[in-house]
Amino acid sequence: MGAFVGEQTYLNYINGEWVASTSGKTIKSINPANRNEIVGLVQASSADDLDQVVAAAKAAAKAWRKLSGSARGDFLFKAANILERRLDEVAESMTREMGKTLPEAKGETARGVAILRYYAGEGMRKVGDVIPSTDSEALMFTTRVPLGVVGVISPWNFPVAIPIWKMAPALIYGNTVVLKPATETAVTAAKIIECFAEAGLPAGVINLITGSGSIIGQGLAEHKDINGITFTGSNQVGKAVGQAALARGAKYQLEMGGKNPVIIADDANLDLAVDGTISGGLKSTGQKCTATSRVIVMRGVYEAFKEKLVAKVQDLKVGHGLEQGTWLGPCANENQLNTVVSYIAKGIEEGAELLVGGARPEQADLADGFYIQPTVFDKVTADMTIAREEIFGPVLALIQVDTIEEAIELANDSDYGLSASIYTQNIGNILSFIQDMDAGLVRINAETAGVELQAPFGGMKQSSSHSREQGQAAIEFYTAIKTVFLKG
Ligand SMILES: NC(=O)C1=CN([C@@H]2O[C@H](COP(=O)(O)OP(=O)(O)OC[C@H]3O[C@@H](n4cnc5c(N)ncnc54)[C@H](O)[C@@H]3O)[C@@H](O)[C@H]2O)C=CC1
Ligand SMILES: O=C(O)CCC(=O)C(=O)O
Repeated sequence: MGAFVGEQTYLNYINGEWVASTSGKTIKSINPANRNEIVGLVQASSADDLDQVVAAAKAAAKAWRKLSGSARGDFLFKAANILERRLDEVAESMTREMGKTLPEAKGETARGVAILRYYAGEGMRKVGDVIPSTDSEALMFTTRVPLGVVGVISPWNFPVAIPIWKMAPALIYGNTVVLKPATETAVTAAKIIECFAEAGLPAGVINLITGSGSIIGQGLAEHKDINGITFTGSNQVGKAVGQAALARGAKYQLEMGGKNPVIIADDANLDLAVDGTISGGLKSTGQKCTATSRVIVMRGVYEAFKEKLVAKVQDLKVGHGLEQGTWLGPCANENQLNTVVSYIAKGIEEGAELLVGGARPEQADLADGFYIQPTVFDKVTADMTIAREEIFGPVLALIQVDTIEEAIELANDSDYGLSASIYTQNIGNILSFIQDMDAGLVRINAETAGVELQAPFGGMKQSSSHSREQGQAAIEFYTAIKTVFLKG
């Protein structure tokens, strides 16, 4: 049996079987481009289901960790090939569930395939160091061991890439996994898990449980048999997850918000800067933790930059993500739309000047979707709510400054520190930015969004739990170091 039964109903995957929740209840995953279209019904799982899924993952942990890294890698290579074969179908499911355009969804699914292959290869790489002992007859070295069972709580904005960049390293380093995806994208998550199931991973090594954040998400964070928990999502929930894990001594990793700045210097290539600001701020309808939100522009180029930016934003086509030519899909859910609308209202109320957008599109064929026009505000000041809080929508706030020093100071005036970029040709500006910008990802003459799977990713300040995901950095979370002292 596959993940899908009867009328669009998707099941949990527990101990190698697709099963319904003991609650007998399901939750709708709807299309944000048309609220009347149900993409699938997913299980509204209960605390009993959670106990079962964690028990299955725990029972499978010992045999899985005993396999060689290369044997575990073979399973990931197989899952990558299957996902690649199903790329179009998975991408379409993503677009229908959360609205991002089909080309973006395809790109993300291809990224999922690449992440799986990258971590499959990690199974053959070194996991420790030899360290000289003070005893000349001893051998001292480090090795690494898996944590045990890892709980993965994932959001809806990257329905393929985020679960995979958490599950693939967890698995390759010898952990078993329980995935709890966001309900908005739980159908896409079921399709990913089908790829692992088809790849033949032993029963219990990878598991899927869907349901509410407060029952299943929080339940995972609090479960005594979950040894590590990795989360991406909102700041508020992330902190609660971290606190629950800390309270029982489990390891945790949190990736949360951003309020990412781009600085446009006087000597910037303005066309490049405009394109990078639009792509970084508005792609995926602004729903990336790395999205550009604050646009800090030096006085000398302010008017010219603004004019070019507004001209291009006005022409962006809002529409259904599956339709060719659409540049910007809907917000992923109604709450998200309401949040964006309320931030736009707040911006106006606090005195920012609306340059473009700011309203829901008027076309009749978009009336049933969670659409909002791409929006640009002028005359934003650092104390305004739209310059301080994460909006997670297609809203850009323009702020004028006189010097690079002022720009970097303003860029750092935030509770967050995930990503930041600067457009400039001046090496002095670039060096100051690299040194002084408090962000986990700093990009020069490139947009704030778009992380590379082989490089560490994570934020400073309140953007993350100060850990890093992806690339070889992932080993730090998914394993514990053991120092071995050996003497004959
Ligand atoms: N950093 C990022 O990539 C993301 C940031 N966000 C931010 O969060 C805001 C709200 O979006 P939401 O979807 O409501 O995010 P959220 O933080 O509520 O959801 C993320 C994940 O956490 C789960 N969850 C919810 N409540 C939980 C709880 N009490 N304990 C454990 N897990 C729980 C959800 O089911 C989902 O799987 C957005 O407007 C945006 O600002 C949202 C998604 C991704
Ligand atoms: O910019 C990217 O590619 C990744 C963004 C991300 O990790 C997120 O929005 O959660």
